[in-house]
Amino acid sequence: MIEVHELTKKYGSGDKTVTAVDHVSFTVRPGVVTGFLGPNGAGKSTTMRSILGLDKPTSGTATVNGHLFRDAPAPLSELGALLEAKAIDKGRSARNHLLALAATIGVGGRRVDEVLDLVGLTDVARKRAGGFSLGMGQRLGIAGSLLGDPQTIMLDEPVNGLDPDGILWIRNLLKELAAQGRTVFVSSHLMSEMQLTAEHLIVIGQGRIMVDLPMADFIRQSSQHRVRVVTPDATRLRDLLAGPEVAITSDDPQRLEIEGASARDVGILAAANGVVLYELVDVVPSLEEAFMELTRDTVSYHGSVAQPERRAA
Ligand SMILES: Nc1ncnc2c1ncn2[C@@H]1O[C@H](COP(=O)(O)OP(=O)(O)OP(=O)(O)O)[C@@H](O)[C@H]1O
Repeated sequence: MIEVHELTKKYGSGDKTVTAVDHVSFTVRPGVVTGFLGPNGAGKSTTMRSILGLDKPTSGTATVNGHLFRDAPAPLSELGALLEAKAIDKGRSARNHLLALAATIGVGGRRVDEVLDLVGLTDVARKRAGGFSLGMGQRLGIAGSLLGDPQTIMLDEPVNGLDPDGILWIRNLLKELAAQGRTVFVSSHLMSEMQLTAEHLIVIGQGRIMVDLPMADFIRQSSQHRVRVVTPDATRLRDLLAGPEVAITSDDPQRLEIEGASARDVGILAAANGVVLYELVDVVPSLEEAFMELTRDTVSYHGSVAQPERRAA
């Protein structure tokens, strides 16, 4: 479990002070993947670095299993982290790199082989890590974070630059680790990926927490939720649905997009009035749509989230 309480981190001093994280509080619980979402510069890395004790908070606390990470008796068994592509000795083989890391935490070669297998690097374990692709390097970094069999895993932008296979692999790995009852905390600015991976969502913007909700609840509460109907009786159905809570748009004589009524309501009303439906679809908004709605009024923030999503090639 990760607990962040009233965390504030300022860099610099005087006129040049930057408040990277501003009174941030949240809890990351075991058993689900928690996604940490925010645009570039929102404060994700600073928060994660503070959890690891790499940045000293200006005020507030960040604890892992109830204590500061640096006070943990066996830190790497408690929290495995991958913050950015780690500096590795490029001349070393993947296995030797992990063996060196393992030695620092009193873990043996058997565990090294286990994590190599877990991340799918067994076949290249004796190859020079310097020749690894970005995806293989990322797998090696994750192998390192799992060496101590940690209860909590924290990864900063792990899918950046990965190909679709690598992205799918990380998604499944994170879900599996969570299903084993571990605490999994993962940051990203790729919303479509986050929607597929995380069950819980924490959104940070300009150093402040904007959302801390189960993913499904956040998406459900968006007003972008609508019902699409295709019917030869569109005009009649439109009249039947009319009401102060209901907004209807149409870009085709037979199609209606309805906000303010559920698919169930529409289906029941249509059946009760003998309106034939060719199609009745609950249109669930994407995380991106829900997120854009949330940030619509935050002008300076809006500028940075309105960028098209960067997708891995
Ligand atoms: N060492 C530092 N010195 C000065 N300012 C910093 C430092 N580290 C981060 N910042 C600033 O703090 C803010 C938050 O940065 P942070 O790296 O935590 O954001 P982020 O959400 O991780 O963004 P990214 O996705 O770009 O990594 C930014 O304005 C950044 O420029």
